[in-house]
Amino acid sequence: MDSVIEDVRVRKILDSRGNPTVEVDIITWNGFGRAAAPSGASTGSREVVSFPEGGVSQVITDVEDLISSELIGMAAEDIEDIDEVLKEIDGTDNLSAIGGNTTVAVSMAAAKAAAMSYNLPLYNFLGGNFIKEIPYPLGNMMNGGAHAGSNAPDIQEFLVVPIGANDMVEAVFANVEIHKRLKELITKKDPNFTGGKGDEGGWIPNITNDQALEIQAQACEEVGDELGFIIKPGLDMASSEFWNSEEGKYVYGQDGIKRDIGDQVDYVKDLIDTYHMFYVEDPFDERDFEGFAELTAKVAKKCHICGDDLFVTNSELLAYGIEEKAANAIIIKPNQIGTLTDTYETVKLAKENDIMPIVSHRSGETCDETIAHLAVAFGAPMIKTGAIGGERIAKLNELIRIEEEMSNPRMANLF
Ligand SMILES: O=C(O)[C@@H](CO)OP(=O)(O)O
Ligand SMILES: [Mg+2]
Repeated sequence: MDSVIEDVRVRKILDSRGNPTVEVDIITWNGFGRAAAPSGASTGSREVVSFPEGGVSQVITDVEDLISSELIGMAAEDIEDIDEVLKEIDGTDNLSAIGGNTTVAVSMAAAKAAAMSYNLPLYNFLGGNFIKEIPYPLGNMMNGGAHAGSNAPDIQEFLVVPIGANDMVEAVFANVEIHKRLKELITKKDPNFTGGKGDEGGWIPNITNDQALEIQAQACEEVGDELGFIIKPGLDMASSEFWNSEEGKYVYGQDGIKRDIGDQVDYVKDLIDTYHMFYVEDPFDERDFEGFAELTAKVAKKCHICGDDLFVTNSELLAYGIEEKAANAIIIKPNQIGTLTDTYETVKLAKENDIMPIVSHRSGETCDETIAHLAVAFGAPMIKTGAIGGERIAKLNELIRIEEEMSNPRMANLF
């Protein structure tokens, strides 16, 4: 066993919103792994708890020693055993004692240390040698909702995916071309636009949802024509954020419109038809499996209906969603469930049931590049990780390097 753990170090670092998060180093006798945990703003209510009550500081004062005393001497490659030990140390169902962000950073750092101990890149160590597919980048172009200020659209994320790109370099540069084009198109609608950006680097326009949808589609067409391949629009509606359970309505504050569940089904279906949406995430509240199922039945052939807050990377919720035929795609965020083992469990279940797994960043990120490797190792056809900004390009540029390193890489199959 080359990967025996000799030391575990936990430190407090900054995330992209300026909030504290944890970074973990795991040292083996001939390897080293470092990973940091991200944080969400529009979190699902059934995610594991990010940090114990005392926050990151408590992790440093109380938890670091507990973890290192258990992990030192274990093999970093025994990821399942490490994850089990972390859950035992925590002892709760939702990781609230030591925090899911703590466990996920340890879990990912251990996997990276194991990979280095065997002199392999992480994607190869976890995924094996037959892994050849590069995920398409689902890039964030404009921000609203919880990732922006007031006056922005209610829809949280206006996304694009360059489904016709031939390689990763072509794909990421197509996305930034759209990002640039959108700045021009926003300025035409709002001459006072200052170029402000949201948490994930998308523009924050002071325009209505409909206006944003229009220019998103226009930018995809124009840039797609110029580059000579198809770029499709997508959305993360993050609908739980504007669902009013007392009224039983989705409240679109920017447009001054309220929609009940039936109206919401019709509205989203209409958006998919009108704008040829390739992807719609969380079109309903996180508890509304029925609304999801109704929409999925209507549009699954042409659009990926994806559950993020709905499933929170939890295999039990996904199993229920499969029974209910709620969605045909799932967002995979390791810190929603707290360990790599549980993340993989959910990915496996998704793939066995033809549900597309999409590995994703959080709105609060660090320059950690681990999810780029996870997306490749898990065979995820898409990765959602922004388009610009240091903490976003850390993942995209890593995918460019991975593609260069592979012997016969090919873009993933999206259909
Ligand atoms: O809703 C989402 O999908 C994410 C990332 O884009 O946001 P957050 O990390 O705030 O949950
Ligand atoms: Mg989401």
